[in-house]
Amino acid sequence: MSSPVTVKVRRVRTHSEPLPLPRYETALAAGMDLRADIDGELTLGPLERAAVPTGLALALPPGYEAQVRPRSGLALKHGLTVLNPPGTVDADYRGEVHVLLVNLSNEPFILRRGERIAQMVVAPVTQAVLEEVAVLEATERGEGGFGSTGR
Ligand SMILES: O=c1ccn([C@H]2C[C@H](O)[C@@H](COP(=O)(O)OP(=O)(O)OP(=O)(O)O)O2)c(=O)[nH]1
Repeated sequence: MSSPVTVKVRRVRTHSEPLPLPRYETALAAGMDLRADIDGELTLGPLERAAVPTGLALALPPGYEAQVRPRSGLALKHGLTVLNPPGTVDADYRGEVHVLLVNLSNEPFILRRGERIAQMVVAPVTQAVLEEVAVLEATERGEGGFGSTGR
């Protein structure tokens, strides 16, 4: 595992009962859980979606992103998942991180303040320089894809 990077975090609003900051729940966990910074409850009906605030704004170091990913337990037990997985938090984004949650079950899901709704994985990114060419190098695969090697 590479050495940890420092990510600055700012709470975007004050609350009489602040939520704990995200943390790694186990020694080698890849993600830190994000909590719903909502007042009271939010009900997501079947197929409903919402941008759920986390109460946090980040300053990721250049060369890193934060990915917002589903929690498997919520997905399996309640059909609650992230609509745009993985959500991308850019290193230059200073707004509040939101989780785009969708309820893919047939039952309403009642979300409560402080509930852990997603996980955030901080990962290195590489920016590419696009070089336009007329012809690309030939390969064994060529244009085969989308199941060309079999099921
Ligand atoms: O799940 C997400 C995805 C994005 N964002 C924030 C951080 C990210 O840096 C910004 C823009 O995200 P993205 O590039 O995915 O959105 P866009 O629809 O392309 O909007 P924009 O034109 O603002 O880039 O929104 C979140 O808080 N949660």
